[in-house]
Amino acid sequence: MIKVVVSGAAGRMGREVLKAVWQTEDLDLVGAVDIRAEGQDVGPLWGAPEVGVPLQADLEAVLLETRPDVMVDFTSPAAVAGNVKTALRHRVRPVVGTTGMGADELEEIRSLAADLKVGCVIAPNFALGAVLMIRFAAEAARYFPDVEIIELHHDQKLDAPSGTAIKTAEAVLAVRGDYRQGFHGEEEKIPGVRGGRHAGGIRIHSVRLPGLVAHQEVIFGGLGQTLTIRHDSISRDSFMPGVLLAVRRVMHLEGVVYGLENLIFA
Ligand SMILES: NC(=O)C1=CN([C@@H]2O[C@H](COP(=O)(O)OP(=O)(O)OC[C@H]3O[C@@H](n4cnc5c(N)ncnc54)[C@H](OP(=O)(O)O)[C@@H]3O)[C@@H](O)[C@H]2O)C=CC1
Ligand SMILES: O=C(O)C1=N[C@H](C(=O)O)C[C@H](O)C1
Repeated sequence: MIKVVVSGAAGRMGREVLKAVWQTEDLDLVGAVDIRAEGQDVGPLWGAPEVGVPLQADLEAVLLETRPDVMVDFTSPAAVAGNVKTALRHRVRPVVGTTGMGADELEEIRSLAADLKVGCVIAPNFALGAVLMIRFAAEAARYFPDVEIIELHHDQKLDAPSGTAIKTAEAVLAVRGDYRQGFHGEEEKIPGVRGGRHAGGIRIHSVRLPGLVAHQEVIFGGLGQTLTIRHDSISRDSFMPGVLLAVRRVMHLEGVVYGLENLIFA
């Protein structure tokens, strides 16, 4: 059995992860951490009766008490790096879905995990369809270097652009290199109307609305044609097979794997 602690357990993703871990035979839900609603049993969070696992606020105390193999983190951009470093120092393997981490924080975590020889998976998107969307976008960029990204999410999302959009831009840039896109004499009559520019010049547009879950269009333009690659997560259980895959695979890793594609396609 793989012993799992869920961090951010009371959140939208945390509740799905609790349920998925609880329902999976080879995984043992041993702890749940969240700064919300300390003390309550986690079962009612996903509509189950009491399961005997309380929500606790102090991650380090939970790690010391439960000695898990893996910590799954879906918290916030402000909390994630600290949580991951705490887990690594306790030799607990992080599986991280939280987005919005800075590049310097990611580098620090890479070197800490490598030094300690502890496995860690960080994936901006755990949905198989999203991983394929990014792969197909990289393939399309070989023939259509002109591209813009529109990502659409629920209106409670803290970070913009999404981690998925950044990962998509990075994948396209790795293919098209320093290609310069578009007409550079344009004027924005409303500031920001042309979206944000990722390094390398790819424009990303972030839409936030109630009713949305997680969606993205990658639109390529060429001579007399466009190509659109779109992915929709219409519910959060879309992320669970990827999370469970990462929990099992991280047990056999040393250091950081960044991106689910490295577990699926490698
Ligand atoms: N990689 C992927 O496939 C996916 C990634 N995500 C990412 O996951 C993250 C969480 O998303 P979502 O579940 O919607 O967000 P929520 O705000 O619903 O959940 C986050 C939870 O973490 C809690 N929290 C905040 N800080 C801490 C901390 N230091 N320790 C423990 N708990 C903490 C929050 O409490 P409070 O509200 O009181 O702050 C909240 O209950 C986001 O970064 C999102 O982008 C989401 C979906 C898929
Ligand atoms: O906040 C979300 O909901 C999501 N966040 C991730 C991101 O920023 O890419 C993954 C998915 O898009 C859902």
